[in-house]
Amino acid sequence: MSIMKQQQIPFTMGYGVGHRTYHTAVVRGPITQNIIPKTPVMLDEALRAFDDLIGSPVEETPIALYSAIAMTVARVANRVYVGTELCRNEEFLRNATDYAEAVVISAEVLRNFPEWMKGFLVRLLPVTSYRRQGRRFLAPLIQDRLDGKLDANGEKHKDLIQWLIDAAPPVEKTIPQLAERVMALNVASIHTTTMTFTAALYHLAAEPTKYTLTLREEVMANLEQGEITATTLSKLPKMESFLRESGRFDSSGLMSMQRNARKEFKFSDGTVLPPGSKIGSPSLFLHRDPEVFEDPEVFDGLRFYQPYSEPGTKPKTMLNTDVNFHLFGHGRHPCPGRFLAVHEIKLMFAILLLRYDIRLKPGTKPQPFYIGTMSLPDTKLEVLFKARK
Ligand code: HEM
Repeated sequence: MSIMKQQQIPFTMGYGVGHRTYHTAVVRGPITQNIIPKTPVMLDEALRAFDDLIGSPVEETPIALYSAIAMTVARVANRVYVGTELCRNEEFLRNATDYAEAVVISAEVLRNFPEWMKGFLVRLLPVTSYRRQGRRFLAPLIQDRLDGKLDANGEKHKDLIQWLIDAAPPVEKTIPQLAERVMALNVASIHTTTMTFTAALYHLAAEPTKYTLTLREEVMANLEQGEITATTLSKLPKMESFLRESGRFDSSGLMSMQRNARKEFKFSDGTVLPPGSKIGSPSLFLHRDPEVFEDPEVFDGLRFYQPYSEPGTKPKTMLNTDVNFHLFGHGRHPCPGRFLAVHEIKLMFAILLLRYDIRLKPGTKPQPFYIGTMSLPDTKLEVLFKARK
């Protein structure tokens, strides 16, 4: 599979992560199964993060959106992965977010060298020191678990470290290997979720009068005893539409789902890929196909909206991959973390709608940028936040 090659995973994230991919089963299994039970702690962490990062500005105040969301996503995900102590440790979070960037950059460098040199070279790149740092933070927690330490109720811990230990083959049940795996799942989670959510928020900030009230009212109508719960998040068809539309509109790289043909491959229509060929899906064209989408170049937040009460309808959400929606891939190996990612995004979105009015600074607009085949959202833009009374 090409993501291995593209990110040079055995070198940048560790041999085990590259060659023994049991973490995918952990994402599909315990991580996904625990999304609903973990919603209250995710909510608690997101509220605390927004208190710390945005606060309650009485006047409109500029906030660097990408970094505020990245830090919140890192906190919320790590509350589930490693618990309260580390998820609020700024140094650990900074290291985890910087590690993700270092993986991409190191992969760019390593791809230019022959295989036999990469193991040596990678030791000189920052990615190795980020990984070592991550291990330093995680080692005491992992050691406790390997020693069989239980939680305050005398039960097995319910977090990523424990789920990994339960699923790991014997050779992987060591501190360095487990730490590598936690760090790798941070790489898979943080910037992906941040980019996706930030892109959606820019649309809200660009057209606040069009969308804020309607999305806010939907959340308010579904609160339970004044609180956002997992049930609230399951009843937001307008928000679902808005997020799917942003996934369609903004996930506009030239090539997603990249694959390498290791041997000759024949498609059912007779097309043959010779060994060594690279292919990918042209998401920009699929997501903006005028045969499929009316006015594809226009962002229409309610494009996919259908009330859940309409009989016989099952509106497509961000979670439904299809031929013209490749944000999470499509086919046999769609992203297994998408259920967690979308839940986190909806949770953060609901909180922000209830707490703040958000708009672009007059005269500014996000400038997406492009690296190779990837399209990335603006990571520097400041957006105006004002606390609601
Ligand atoms: C909005 C956020 C996310 C986006 C847009 C995203 C997107 C993707 C894409 C496009 C793929 C490759 C699919 C393919 O090539 O067919 C992928 C794979 C993967 N993602 Fe995500 N992802 C996100 C969040 C997450 C999270 C939160 C996790 C972990 C909890 C995660 C774990 C993974 C893993 C383990 C794979 C590799 C799966 C395999 O090899 O079969 N992702 N993701």
